[in-house]
Amino acid sequence: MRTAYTSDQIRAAEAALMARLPEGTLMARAAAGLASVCAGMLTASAGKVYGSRVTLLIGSGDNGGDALYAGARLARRGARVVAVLAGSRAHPGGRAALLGAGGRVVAYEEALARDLIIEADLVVDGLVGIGGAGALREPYATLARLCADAHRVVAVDVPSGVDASSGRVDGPAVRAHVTVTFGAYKNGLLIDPGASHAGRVELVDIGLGPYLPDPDVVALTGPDVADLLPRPIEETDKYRRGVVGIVAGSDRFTGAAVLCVAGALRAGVGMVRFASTAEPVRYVRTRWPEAVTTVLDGTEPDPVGKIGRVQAWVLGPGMGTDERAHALARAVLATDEPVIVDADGVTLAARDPSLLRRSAPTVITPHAGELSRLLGVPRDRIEARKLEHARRAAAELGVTVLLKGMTTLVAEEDRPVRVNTTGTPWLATGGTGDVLSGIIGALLSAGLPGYEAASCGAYLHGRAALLAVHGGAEAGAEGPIAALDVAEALPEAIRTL
Ligand SMILES: NC(=O)C1=CN([C@@H]2O[C@H](COP(=O)(O)OP(=O)(O)OC[C@H]3O[C@@H](n4cnc5c(N)ncnc54)[C@H](O)[C@@H]3O)[C@@H](O)[C@H]2O)[C@@H](O)CC1
Ligand SMILES: [K+]
Repeated sequence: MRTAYTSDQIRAAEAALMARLPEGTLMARAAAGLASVCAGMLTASAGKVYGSRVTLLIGSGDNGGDALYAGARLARRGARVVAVLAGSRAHPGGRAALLGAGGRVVAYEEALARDLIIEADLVVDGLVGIGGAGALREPYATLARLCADAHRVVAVDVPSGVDASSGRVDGPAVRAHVTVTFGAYKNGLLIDPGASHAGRVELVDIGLGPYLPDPDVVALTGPDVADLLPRPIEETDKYRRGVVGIVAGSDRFTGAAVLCVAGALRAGVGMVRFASTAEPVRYVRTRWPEAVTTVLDGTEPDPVGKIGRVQAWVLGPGMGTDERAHALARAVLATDEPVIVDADGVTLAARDPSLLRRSAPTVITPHAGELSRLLGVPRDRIEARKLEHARRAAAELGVTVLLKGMTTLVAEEDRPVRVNTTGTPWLATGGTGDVLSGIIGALLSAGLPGYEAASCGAYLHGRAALLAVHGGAEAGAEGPIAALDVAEALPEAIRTL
């Protein structure tokens, strides 16, 4: 499991560790780790450190200090190092170390900075780290923009302009090829848009481990998901593996039903009971003979009873938002089984908040627009502060929230937010959400709690998509995918966890 923290948590841990060490020890450790990654990159791109050109962008805080000390190490190995000072002040010890090692220091001037950035084999972003607050001020903002023309950029601790605690980016921010982060991951390195500015993240151990509190954000890895996933044992029968009831589709939206069932079946459910109006039932029966189907015409006094016993429900994809759908949603949410509420189900819940007041576990899977309707908060506010709003929705609604987006977040009260690290932009295609809700329904029916089902479901969904994009391989050339390809790649995604 990859754990991440807010700036305040990191600062508190650093203070506790620093109190036990001679002054400057942590910065020396940080700079040594940074210099070693930089040297590796220079060797890879320029062939050697000696004679290579390194430009340091230096802010007035300790982030700049790290970069200056690392620059001094590179200068001692023969690199031609120039530091551009963005502020009137620069870390005095770091500055002296760089000058002592034969590096140069220049004051910011735009044309000069541009040349130094473009000509460098490596640009080191030491503008701001966890001390950054709000949008970058000038000339930091201009320097961050100029980095777009650099050959290679290494960000120190956090790409400047990215909020370390949330991943927010207000205005220009450095886009790094590699981020060298110290002591522990910061939330902003895992959550977009920050995550996509960070490039590859290299963690340098500075001894912070024992002083870190419970993480604020975590990311599951393949082995974590492998451990959490229920696997059938010899005595398992289909009922014990989990029966999921899928209430999805309508005469207008038959595809959502087929895709949702696909997700559940390929994620390894024991059995699917599918219920809908006549058309989607016909499509599901044709495509998935494995599913047991029930036609609901909307006149049943007890639709849930007619469907039969299940261990969990998927409610919503393509079901519509009319009176009939509302009554059906009410009936499913009145049961004592876990329910994952998706798509039209979320829209119904936004209109009638009483639907989500239930004691059994509930997972909702909104995107920012749907969450905006649920919380009554503008969509752009949610998109700018996803972490905060996913948490708030979980607390206010008393449910597990899977907030979809460039990075998918799973929030539940009193738990660290789980951020999903799998996936590909190719997933932004119609119907993939229906597959995801089927997967989560399958995992819920197998007995996983909502928090685990949602986060493992998102992981598998993203991993399956990646495999599909690469034609079944882990990496390589990419090609487009359709939602059903994602479902079909699930068994391989699980096999190769
Ligand atoms: N505290 C520690 O024990 C360690 C800290 N280290 C480094 O120290 C960094 C934190 O250092 P600081 O607390 O000095 O903070 P930073 O260096 O991250 O940033 C603070 C400086 O940036 C300026 N600043 C803040 N927001 C700005 C904005 N939006 N636009 C322009 N300027 C802005 C501030 O005025 C201040 O001068 C870490 O990210 C890490 O790189 C490492 O050396 C490891 C050990
Ligand atoms: K930085």
